[in-house]
Amino acid sequence: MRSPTDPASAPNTAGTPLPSRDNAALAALAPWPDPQANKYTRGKLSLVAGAAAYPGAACLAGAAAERAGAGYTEVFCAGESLLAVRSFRPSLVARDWREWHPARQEARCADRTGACVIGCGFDGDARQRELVAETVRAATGPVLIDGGAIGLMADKAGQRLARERAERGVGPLVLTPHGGEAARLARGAELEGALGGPELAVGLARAYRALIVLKGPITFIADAEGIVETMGRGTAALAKAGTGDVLAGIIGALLAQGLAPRDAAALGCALHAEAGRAAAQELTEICVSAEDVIAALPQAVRAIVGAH
Ligand SMILES: NC(=O)C1=CN([C@@H]2O[C@H](COP(=O)(O)OP(=O)(O)OC[C@H]3O[C@@H](n4cnc5c(N)ncnc54)[C@H](OP(=O)(O)O)[C@@H]3O)[C@@H](O)[C@H]2O)[C@@H](O)CC1
Ligand SMILES: Nc1ncnc2c1ncn2[C@@H]1O[C@H](COP(=O)(O)OP(=O)(O)O)[C@@H](O)[C@H]1O
Repeated sequence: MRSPTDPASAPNTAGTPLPSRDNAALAALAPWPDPQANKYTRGKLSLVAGAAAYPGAACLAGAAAERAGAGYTEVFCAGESLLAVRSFRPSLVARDWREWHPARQEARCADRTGACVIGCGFDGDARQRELVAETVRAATGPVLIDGGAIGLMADKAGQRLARERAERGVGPLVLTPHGGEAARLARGAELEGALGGPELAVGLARAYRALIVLKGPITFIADAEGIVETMGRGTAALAKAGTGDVLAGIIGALLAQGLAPRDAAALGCALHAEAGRAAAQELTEICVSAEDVIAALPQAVRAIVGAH
């Protein structure tokens, strides 16, 4: 795993946000492929997503992950969603989520980088609860929890699962809540007080022992040490259904390519915001949809990371 590029020299225990990283700092993180790369060495993303009611979330996260550089993106989804995922993007390897066995998966790929994103398009049934618990327990690589899986972690049992994982010292956990999901996580952990953005992000990071990406017009990235980074370069064009699934796919792909969690979150949020702005420039803030954000990712890569 790459070492974290930390703009702070000391932990910021008060949770006061640090300035956003500039393009030069972000460009240094870019996962350009090695000339000898193959699809497996470039990072395998296992995306567990897409209940029968929400195949679109799996499609969006999977397509975004491919655009963000993952070498092999496998989508484990409900049987009813398989056709939608395959038809949306044939390069995605779509499997029934009954085939998702995180412990076996990790053992097969011990010498490769990889990551798991779980929850885009979950709607919270008992099977999905089991998938989340099994993944948090057994996956040894980085795990990003998004969408409906966040609600499944938002109670004492979920908090215990997350903390036990942190104590075992296996792969890191990243949670990417929007405001509503963050409120659920706070209630689940019985966090008290009407906390504002950065304080809430740090409170959740400590309660769940995870990196928190608290999304909104300004996004706060916080860890349990109390270090907070901000991302405010987005646009209201991003306030459309599915753009959070796109962000989960991007950050998941960067984790799968070996970036440390805070670096993956900082670069991922910057690329997402920049892609939103590029799409809005072409299509207006009114017309942009989540698919357009994915399509604009190459422009965002050029603007932030430059050519290789
Ligand atoms: N194409 C697809 O397949 C798509 C599938 N998707 C998938 O759908 C699943 C459900 O996800 P979801 O976000 O739509 O609903 P949910 O988690 O129930 O929360 C909504 C409630 O929270 C509140 N709220 C407060 N602050 C908020 C904020 N800043 N941003 C948003 N909400 C905020 C607000 O409550 P209110 O303030 O109205 O009381 C609101 O009613 C999930 O798995 C996701 O991946 C979507 O990604 C869309 C595209
Ligand atoms: N007004 C805004 N300005 C900038 N970014 C925004 C704004 N509204 C939403 N976003 C961004 O769009 C994304 C929305 O995520 P989320 O609410 O999880 O969407 P969904 O669940 O529909 O996929 C987040 O990355 C958030 O930061």
